[in-house]
Amino acid sequence: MKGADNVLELAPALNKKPAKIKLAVKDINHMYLSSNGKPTECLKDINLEIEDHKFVAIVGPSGCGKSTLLNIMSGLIKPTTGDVFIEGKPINGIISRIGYMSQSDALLPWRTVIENVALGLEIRGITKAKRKVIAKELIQRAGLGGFEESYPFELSGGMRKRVAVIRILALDPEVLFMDEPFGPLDVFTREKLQDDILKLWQETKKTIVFVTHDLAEAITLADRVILMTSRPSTIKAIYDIPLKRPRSAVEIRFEPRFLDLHKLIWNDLRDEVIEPKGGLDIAR
Ligand SMILES: Nc1ncnc2c1ncn2[C@@H]1O[C@H](COP(=O)(O)OP(=O)(O)OP(=O)(O)O)[C@@H](O)[C@H]1O
Repeated sequence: MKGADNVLELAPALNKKPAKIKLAVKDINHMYLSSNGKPTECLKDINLEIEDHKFVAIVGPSGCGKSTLLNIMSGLIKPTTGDVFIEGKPINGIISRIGYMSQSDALLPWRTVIENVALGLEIRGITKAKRKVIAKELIQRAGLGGFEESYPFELSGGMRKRVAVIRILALDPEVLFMDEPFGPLDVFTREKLQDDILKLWQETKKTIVFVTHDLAEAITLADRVILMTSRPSTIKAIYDIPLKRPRSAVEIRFEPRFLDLHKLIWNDLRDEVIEPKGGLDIAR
């Protein structure tokens, strides 16, 4: 009888489908050669699997290779050795299933908001009427209604970031790579944009890989935080962030579990970010 009970207890676990691996990084090593021919060993033995629909944040000390890893994962640069796979297929170069947002918003100053948002669709050959409909809807959803005909210089920093995000979303990528997208903004604008990203993930459940130097931002947004060591950079630890969703960027920071996670990861991060000169290089 006890055996039968055990079978019943196990049944839900057995029936549960294993999570689909969206991205796999296998045996990545990366070396840069400086202009004088001196090598910089950047990434060492990186292996990583990212499940579909997960939000993953990468943190680590400045200059450890976070952007390099993101650029390799998104196909922007080829690693010295190793491979990246999307659903088991190797990524060689830039593919349309992937969206990438860099530290700068990269809006075209001579184009209006709606023209910027529609840019990728235009490159893909979508008709003018259709791109207008898609761009307008995204602009409304981003709370930018009324600014369709404005130029980037007429927008605040936060608004520009929102335009940059929806320009990528217009192409409906399966995986979104974001490299410190909110870096230079003030704390209130960052929190607002973090809420936008939380909402975006809640609505679309896209796989997101997000690089940040801000540990609190990583815990606020992610399901999983990857901690990298200083150079040559390896993966030091991976933490699950079991905070319930939907989340609020402002509220979540007062939750005791958030503070516990922050303390736990910060303790591991501290050794990596204290530079020989003694300077701290990460936002707590
Ligand atoms: N194109 C390049 N040529 C030579 N060296 C490079 C190049 N790009 C990056 N590096 C070096 O590789 C290392 C990792 O750089 P990377 O930008 O990936 O780090 P990061 O962790 O994203 O840094 P940060 O947090 O400061 O943005 C640094 O030492 C950097 O100087």
